[in-house]
Amino acid sequence: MNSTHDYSTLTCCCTLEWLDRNGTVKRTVRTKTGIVTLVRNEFRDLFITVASKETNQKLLLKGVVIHKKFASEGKATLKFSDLLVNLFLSNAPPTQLTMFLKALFVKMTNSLSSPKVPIRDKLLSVRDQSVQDVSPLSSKDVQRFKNSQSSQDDSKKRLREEESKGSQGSQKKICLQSLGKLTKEQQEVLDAVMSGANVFFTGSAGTGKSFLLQHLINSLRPDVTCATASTGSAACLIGGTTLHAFAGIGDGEATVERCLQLAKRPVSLQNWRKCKHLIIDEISMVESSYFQKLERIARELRSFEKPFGGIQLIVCGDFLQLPPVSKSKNKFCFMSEAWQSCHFSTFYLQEVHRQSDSNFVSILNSVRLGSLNDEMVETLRNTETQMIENKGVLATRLCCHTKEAKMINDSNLEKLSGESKTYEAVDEPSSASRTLDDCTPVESKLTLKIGAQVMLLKNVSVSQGLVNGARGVVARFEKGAPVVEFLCGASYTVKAEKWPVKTPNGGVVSRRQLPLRLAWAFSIHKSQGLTLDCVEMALEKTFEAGQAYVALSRAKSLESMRVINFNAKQVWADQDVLEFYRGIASDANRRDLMAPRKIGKSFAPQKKKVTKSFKHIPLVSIS
Ligand SMILES: Nc1ncnc2c1ncn2[C@@H]1O[C@H](COP(=O)(O)OP(=O)(O)OP(=O)(O)O)[C@@H](O)[C@H]1O
Ligand SMILES: [Mg+2]
Repeated sequence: MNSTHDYSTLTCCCTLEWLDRNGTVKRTVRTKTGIVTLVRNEFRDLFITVASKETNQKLLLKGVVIHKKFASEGKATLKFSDLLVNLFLSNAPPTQLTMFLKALFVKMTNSLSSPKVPIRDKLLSVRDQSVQDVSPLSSKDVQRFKNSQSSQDDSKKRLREEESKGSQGSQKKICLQSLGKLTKEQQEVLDAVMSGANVFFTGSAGTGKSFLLQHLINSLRPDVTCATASTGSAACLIGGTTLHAFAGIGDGEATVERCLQLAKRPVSLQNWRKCKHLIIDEISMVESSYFQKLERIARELRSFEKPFGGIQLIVCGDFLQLPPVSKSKNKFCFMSEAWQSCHFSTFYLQEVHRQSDSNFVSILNSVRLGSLNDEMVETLRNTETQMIENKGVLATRLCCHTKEAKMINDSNLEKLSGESKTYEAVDEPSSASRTLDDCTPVESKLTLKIGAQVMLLKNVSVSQGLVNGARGVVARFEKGAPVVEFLCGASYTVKAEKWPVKTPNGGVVSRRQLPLRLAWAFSIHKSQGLTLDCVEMALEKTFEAGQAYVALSRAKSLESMRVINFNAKQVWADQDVLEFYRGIASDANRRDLMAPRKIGKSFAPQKKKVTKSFKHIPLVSIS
């Protein structure tokens, strides 16, 4: 994708089918890398060309039906009913495909309202039959398209007539609103990724790291892009799988030789060989020795001596959030040789999107660095007596241990009188249940009663506030389905939703379940990556650096949370991580906003290597 947003060309897998009048396929041509381009001739007729080693076709865009239902998976079909040709596009970067289809649809619609050159003039023309690329989609094009869509003018009717031979789907308006827009700093990361560099981007909680990852995933070819995260819940948020499931070396505790044997099993071997872009979210929880082993395995299995066997690494996370589960002194993956060998282009996102109150953002940034002043401590303490409950929705308790959270949910559900209803997930295939337990946020069995505190786990209607993380309470059951009253004011009869999960070997397994989870309590570890509506926490039992920061930064505002028995000692940052971030800052020869600290320890970031790849000022606080 280039920065001028010229979406008139697409590279993807193309299958062309020529049909006879009865719809029987006469000939098929398939190409793995076809260049599909939107062009026009001197009479302004639109065509699609498909160019590859195997074929070179030019198809007139007339009587075309567009099936775009699976565009988000990189697939679409164009049916040229006048020419009796079908063009199947697959394995396209989803964002590019969506934008290509939009450009196609807008240009087609606009061309219908343009004056036509009479056929006689065309036949008599002495000009050659050359074509040229269409101009990139301009705001003028889009405005003209929107006008023609809203006013029921002739062009729209004619387009409908042209498309009426096709299915209902083709008549749907193509929505011109794309996914949420990237900010400038996020766009810079996307550009670096598209240039092929290994990229590490970091930033405090809520700076849109996972949001940006979703854009990156949609911009890369699906068949060679492996989207992973260090934990199942983080993987769910980006629609990927766990890094462990991808790598196929278990917990990585075995020797390199044994890990290699494990990774050579057919499924893992195939993953490693076909992967060109490896994405890892919540990198802070990936253990150094595990990362080191992955690098070695990738090189061996791909028989290529470049770091990670030439795979492009795109990693993100915040090392000042949860650390890896490890007792090792050098537990963070940035301490490994493998990390150094990747020569990451490093970016530091600074704009916080989760919270809008600048005072709260600056308190969170100080919590992140483990250095709160008295005023900040006081502000957090003052939240203890706040009433944040509303409309029957109680605050979600964030617990330091998973067991504690489970106990709170079970006992509160038990206490409710009234009939309980249990919803069993439908897993396809049923043998994938364990993977689906790990990689979807929904449980295989969900028990609810009237009065149960719940959280929504899907974006059902963003405009109504029915988004992932929205808090509510079960008000009643209607025809067996729970009706939930949400804090945002909406009442919603919850329907089962589907969670497709890509397996590392390219297949898809799925779970259908109600998008709800009991929400009296969550563990802090399970809440990582989430944005929560109404939270309460007691942080006395925190046992990891960054744990209190993760808990506090889930809240959207100071007014929507309550901290019980807060004490500045509950907040601390890992010194190695602070040093790592400080190292990046000084390497970049930029202003470092952290107070200098003297740390006597063996690890020192390899400054020269980081300097080379450094791209952004690593500010560690926000003014
Ligand atoms: N460019 C953007 N435009 C609109 N909303 C955004 C943008 N970037 C992020 N957001 C929103 O901000 C919120 C936080 O984003 P996200 O969860 O990606 O942050 P994060 O950096 O991954 O946080 P964490 O470190 O806690 O995992 C989300 O609701 C997300 O949709
Ligand atoms: Mg995230």
